[in-house]
Amino acid sequence: MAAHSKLLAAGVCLVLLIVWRLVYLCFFHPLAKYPGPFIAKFSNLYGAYHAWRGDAHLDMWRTHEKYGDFVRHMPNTLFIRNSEALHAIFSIKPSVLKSAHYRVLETNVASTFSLRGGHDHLWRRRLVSTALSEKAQRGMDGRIAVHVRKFCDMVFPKEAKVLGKPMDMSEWCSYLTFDLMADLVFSASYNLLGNERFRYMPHVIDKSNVRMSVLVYIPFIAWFKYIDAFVFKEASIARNRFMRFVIRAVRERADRATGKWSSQSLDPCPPRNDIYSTLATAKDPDSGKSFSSQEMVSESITLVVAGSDTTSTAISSTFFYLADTKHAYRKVAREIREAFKNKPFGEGGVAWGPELSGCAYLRACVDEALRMSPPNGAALTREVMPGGLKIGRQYIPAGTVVSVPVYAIHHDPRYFVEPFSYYPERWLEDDGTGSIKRARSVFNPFSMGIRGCLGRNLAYHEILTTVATVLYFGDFQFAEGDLGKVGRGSPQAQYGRHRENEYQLRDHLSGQKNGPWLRFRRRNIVD
Ligand code: HEM
Repeated sequence: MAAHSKLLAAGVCLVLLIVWRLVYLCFFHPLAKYPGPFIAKFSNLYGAYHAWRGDAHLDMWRTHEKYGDFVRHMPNTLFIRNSEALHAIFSIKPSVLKSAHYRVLETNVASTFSLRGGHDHLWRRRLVSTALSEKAQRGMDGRIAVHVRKFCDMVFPKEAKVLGKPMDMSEWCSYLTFDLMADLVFSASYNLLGNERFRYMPHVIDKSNVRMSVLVYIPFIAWFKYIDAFVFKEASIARNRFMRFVIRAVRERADRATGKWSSQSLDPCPPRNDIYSTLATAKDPDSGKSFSSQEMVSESITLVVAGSDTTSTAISSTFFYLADTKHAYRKVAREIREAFKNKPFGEGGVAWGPELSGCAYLRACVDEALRMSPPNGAALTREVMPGGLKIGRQYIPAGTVVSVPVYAIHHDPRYFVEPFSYYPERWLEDDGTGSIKRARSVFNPFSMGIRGCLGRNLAYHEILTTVATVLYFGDFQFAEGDLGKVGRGSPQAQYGRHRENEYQLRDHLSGQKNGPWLRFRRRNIVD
């Protein structure tokens, strides 16, 4: 056979193979019977495109609105929007593992967050949960209060009753939570609130996450270094910058523990009791395992990233919704000021205690913000293990990737009346039909089960302390004009971003944000 005939034959074979693959995916694949966007039957590029645009959470909501509870969202991925699926997939004894997508999130060594499951994950999770337990939390509350007071000093004008200049909460809340996590994890004081030197850190995390969120769908881009560097130039630079910073921070923390000092340190302050010290000395009682120095790096990175970004989004969004919802603002401010009447607020540095944890309306305001604009609003994907998974009458075969998109289920009218209205009362006043129970059954901003968030308590302490401290010391309102609209939806924006009362996030692994721009006014406190 002549060379060109061989080439032609090879070409025909290739075309036939591709056609067969497309026919298989469309008609014979186990997920072929489920509806979904046409292009998503054939390629992960559909998901990658929305990850890159930062609207994956909205796209998932839109597709569930269009196709119903079961949506094929990628060739081998099924998203399901109901309570039964949520509890079947995200349970304590799951029939699933984290999907292979999570491998992309590994640095050199796996962490509690990135491991797919099994014993390796369990012993790590036990160690990390000791460092973040209620008991450990008590040692952190005073430190949280100190950072929050500093945040207040930055956003409030010095004199009472003077309206301050507009402040971008997406920036200031990120400085606050980064300072907090650096202190709680490494005892480090990078002082983003106080000076500009390290203020690039939240931005490099955001930029790097744009790339990672796309790689989760099409990991092979990372194999082609030149394409990766070309497509994600800024994100790759940001990631390298972030990695250099954190690796150096962890190394310096380890040095400081052994008494080594350097005037060139990122932060030359002495180590205290911190999450690092608990993790470095912890040993799993069952397996006898402890973290190696490499693992300490990857766990520390996870904690700083998982803990700062998400919490700052939750605080910014609570500020947004309160500034936007007058009745909720008045009610929560009254509750906090009453609770701390005659009790000098935060005297001795600690705001946390029975007064604050008793502020039920404040908690409802925070939960409602977490429902409306969940910091992780897209899909936390899981792979079904051998044996399959039963959801209702549907049998999902092993190997299928499944999830329940968080934003989509948080806006499902079967569980939340008027799901696009910010209404904190829904968490406190049952409408006589079991509405609170229904809402609780699908509320999952921290996910749930064996892979649920380990920093949930810490996050609530940070958010509640911040909002309460701010409202105790003064008031806030949106900036005037266009600045006051930053972060809002707009009727001209794409469908899903058209609601003006909704705080808009760009979902790149976790939610990225702009605004709200707020002006603060210190009040005259007469207890
Ligand atoms: C509002 C703030 C927070 C939100 C909304 C949040 C949300 C989540 C979610 C949804 C997951 C599951 C991720 C997945 O399955 O892919 C998760 C896991 C995790 N979170 Fe958080 N998180 C927050 C704050 C924190 C904080 C403050 C820390 C620690 C300091 C933390 C540490 C972790 C860790 C270690 C995991 C992995 C658990 C495991 O896989 O076993 N998070 N978080």
